[in-house]
Amino acid sequence: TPAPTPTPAPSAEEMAGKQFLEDFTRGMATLLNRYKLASWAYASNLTDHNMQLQLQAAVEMATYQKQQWQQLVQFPWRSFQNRDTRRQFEVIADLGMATLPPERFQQLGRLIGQMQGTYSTAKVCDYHNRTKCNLSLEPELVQLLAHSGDADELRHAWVEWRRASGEKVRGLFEQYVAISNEAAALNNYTDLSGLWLKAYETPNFREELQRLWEQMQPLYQQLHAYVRRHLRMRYGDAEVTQQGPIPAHLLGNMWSQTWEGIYQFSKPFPNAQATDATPKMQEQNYTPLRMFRLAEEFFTSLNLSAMPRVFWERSIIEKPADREIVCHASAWDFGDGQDFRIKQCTRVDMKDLYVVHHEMGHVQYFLQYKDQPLIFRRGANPGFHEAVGDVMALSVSTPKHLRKVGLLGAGDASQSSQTALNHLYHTALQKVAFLPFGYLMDLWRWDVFSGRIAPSEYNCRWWRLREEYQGLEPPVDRTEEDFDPGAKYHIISSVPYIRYFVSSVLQFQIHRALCLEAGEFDPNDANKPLHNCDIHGSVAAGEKLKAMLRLGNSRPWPEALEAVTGSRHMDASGLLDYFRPLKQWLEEENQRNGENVGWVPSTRVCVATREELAILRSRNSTDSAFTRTASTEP
Ligand SMILES: C[C@H](N[C@H](C(=O)O)[C@@H]1CCCN1C(=O)[C@@H](N)CC(=O)O)C(=O)N1CCC[C@H]1C(=O)O
Ligand SMILES: [Zn+2]
Repeated sequence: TPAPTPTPAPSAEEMAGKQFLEDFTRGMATLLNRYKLASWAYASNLTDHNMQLQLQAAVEMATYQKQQWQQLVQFPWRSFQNRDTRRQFEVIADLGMATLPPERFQQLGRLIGQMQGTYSTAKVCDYHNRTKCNLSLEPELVQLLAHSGDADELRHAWVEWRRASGEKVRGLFEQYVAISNEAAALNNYTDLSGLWLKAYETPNFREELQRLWEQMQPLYQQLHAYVRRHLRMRYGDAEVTQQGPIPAHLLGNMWSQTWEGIYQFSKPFPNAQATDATPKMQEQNYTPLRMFRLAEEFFTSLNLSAMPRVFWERSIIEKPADREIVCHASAWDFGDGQDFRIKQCTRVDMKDLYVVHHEMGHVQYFLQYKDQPLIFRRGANPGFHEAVGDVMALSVSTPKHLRKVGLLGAGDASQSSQTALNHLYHTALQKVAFLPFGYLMDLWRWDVFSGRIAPSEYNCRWWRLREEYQGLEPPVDRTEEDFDPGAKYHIISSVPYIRYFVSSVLQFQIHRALCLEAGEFDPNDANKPLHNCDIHGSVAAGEKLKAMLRLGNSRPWPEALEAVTGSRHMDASGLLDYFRPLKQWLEEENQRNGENVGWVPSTRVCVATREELAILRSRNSTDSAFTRTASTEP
């Protein structure tokens, strides 16, 4: 047999390139750790002083990256033999915001810091007691949206939150877009959307996403029709029309992005068991710490890593009483391979038990790839990072598992099929309701970055997308003096969002593969449906997942997906298989009730100014023909 052709010895340039990567990584590790610590200090104590220190650390790191970049571009890295060396160069080739001149970079950092500060400290007055004006988003407004049940109070909270957050940052956001696009151009992208999509390394990625959405849209529309009927029954025809979009303030969530808040009064079988762990959690005096320990135990039962001691010492898992912090939950990797934390203003309910698993999924990924070169310590693509915790939560949320951990009663075996449908519906309110929101967030932003959506139409184009994809309408008319996208954390923090849509698809593919591995799901055994699968304790499933997590983004994501599922493609079949029994039930139920699936155009209007709106309303209030039929065109 012929001797294997030896790979040619790496050239002197490639050796120098490898050395450059080691030097760059060593320098970055120190500056990254310092930047993360300063960012944590600001996010966990929102003072101008701390924002200044964070900015300083960010500029130091960016200056170093920019200076190293001059050397980087000298290397002919595309022709290097070693695949890891070549890929590391490829990953850092576009430096992102660090290519900006330092003062522009600093300006960008300050804009984002200010928008985060406004968002995180915004306060709203109580609907019933207008002198009480200290309601924060978390926990007050989040709890109100989920539990109020009073349409007027909900409308008040919805409108006032947007006045106190989004409206205040419209100008800052416009400046943020301009500077971010400058940075994209310095990386040879036409606008920021190109830089953001590079992380997916997928040609025609946007077409792929549209195809996935179209596969899942029928399921969403069935859920939408069913929910609209139950909201109409609860709030009346004046609030919820028969065939129109659903008013956004009634869905139990400030952004209408997940609808688990309306589960109790809309579940398919009211007399069967509700699959909500909240009552038992509160009955048993659960604490945030116990929620975190419960999540950690799920990971260790799969032979994945426990949280390190420093995690328990330095995480913030309850809202402090003595200072303003960024309450929006987040997971942190401090870049030194040892320091990992979560910051979460945890509430004791099932919704936050899901968030605990979501955040701990990020930390598990950090732990599994911590021995990769620094440049590879990322998700296979950002969607993978968002999927890890959610895959665990799919098992935790099953009635079977909740009973196992004492968070659900035994239930009546004769009602098991109704309970199963109640559980499927509960999961759909979180996972299916989310799909159009997870998709449209960056549909709007990509068009803003490209200029297809001009600042003068930011808000009315947002509401066109909200109507087209989610079948929602605002509870009151809107104008371009409002800036509703700015009322959502990721928009003002410059965090891309399509990762959550990608995760919604991937997590069901991964869940299905792990359930097969754990012997918890068998497509040919009606007694082992996918929605009843709980992989808890399956070391075999854990090993499969670990093999993927340890890769970080050292290999193209189709290879990471293949390691777990055997497939190299994202596809909606995992999600559609999971919800098949529910879709069938919803179709029959909507048919039985004569519900129209889909929606007619909204009668809410979106115009340029509040003055124009007042004129429109006054003119039309005399013209009785004007019910709510004005077009939504600006
Ligand atoms: C509650 C959750 N917070 C994010 C997350 O955990 O993704 C935070 C804020 C933005 C990024 N982030 C991180 O923690 C990153 N450091 C993770 C990483 O390392 O990539 C969140 O925003 N979610 C959960 C589901 C939908 C979405 C929402 O609530 O709209
Ligand atoms: Zn996440």
